[in-house]
Amino acid sequence: MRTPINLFTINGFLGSGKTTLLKNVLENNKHLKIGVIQNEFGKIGIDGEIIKKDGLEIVEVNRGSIYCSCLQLSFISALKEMVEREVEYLIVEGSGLADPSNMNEILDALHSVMPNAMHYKGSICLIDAPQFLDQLEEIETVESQLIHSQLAVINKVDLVNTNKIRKIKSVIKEIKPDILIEETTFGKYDMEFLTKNLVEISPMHFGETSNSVDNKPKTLSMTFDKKVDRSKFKNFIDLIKKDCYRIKGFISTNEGFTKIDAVGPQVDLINSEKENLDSKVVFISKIGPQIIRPIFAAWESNFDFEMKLR
Ligand SMILES: Nc1nc2c(ncn2[C@@H]2O[C@H](COP(=O)(O)OP(=O)(O)OP(=O)(O)O)[C@@H](O)[C@H]2O)c(=O)[nH]1
Repeated sequence: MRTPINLFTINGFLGSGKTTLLKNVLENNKHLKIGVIQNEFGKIGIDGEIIKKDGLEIVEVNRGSIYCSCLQLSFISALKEMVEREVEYLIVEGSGLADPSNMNEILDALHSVMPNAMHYKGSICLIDAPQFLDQLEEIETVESQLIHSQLAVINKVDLVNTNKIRKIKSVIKEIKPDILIEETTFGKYDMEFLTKNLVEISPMHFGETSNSVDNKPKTLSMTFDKKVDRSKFKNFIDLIKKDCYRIKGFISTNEGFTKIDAVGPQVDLINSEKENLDSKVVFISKIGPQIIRPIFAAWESNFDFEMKLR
């Protein structure tokens, strides 16, 4: 009989640093056969491009949350596919808006089609140190992600002071007293967690997911085929970032191929290791479809050529 695959999930709100941590896990464990399932709300996947490397076993499940009934079958198929690819470890990166409360239901469904194929070891929840306390007030999913995790990794500690970290830790402990807590910057985290059975330390909770077709946030994808001026693109993002939970993508600019990442007020435009991809940017709207008008207005005030938004 085949040894069960060690299954971990990574959760955490949009932009908290899930892909950054995952990239480190893959780079520091090249000797292990690790498979990845990546889940994004947009039609176009961006995170897959960031971690893709020759030989990496990766399946992307996009256009919604893997915990929503609308994508559960695709999620189970992706899990089955990883069993067929014979990976030793499987890491599932949930979308930043994913509510993993029903993970037990998914494991039961998998177990009924492939008994003992996977051993669920637990969920790691990335905490965005500068944004977490506000996010917790505004968005229910942030608390669900925490309750249904066994290890909380407070990320971006370079952007906050020690008082804030202390406060974050005490709020986390109030919500989930038995959770393990670690701190990090840029997802540089001790990879020892891969050897642990986290659900033994802090047991799983069961519940219903809030992810449904009806409350799916509006996601838009923008493409264009000309080089843009990088500072003008930054102006464009500054005009619309307040209406978006998250903006991310790759763009071709006068200063080279660039990765764009906006989370709350923070906007990062950095040279990309990846090159020659098409320019594509994903927006996750805070204001539903009404975001379309401000995006076009901000674009037209900075650029004199057309882009496509769908
Ligand atoms: N200053 C700072 N920035 C960070 C840190 N970790 C990640 N970032 C940046 O935060 C942005 C979001 O990081 P990601 O790893 O893409 O976050 P994510 O949770 O995968 O995002 P989604 O998949 O959109 O939910 C990127 O620009 C990262 O470079 C950190 O510790 N400090």
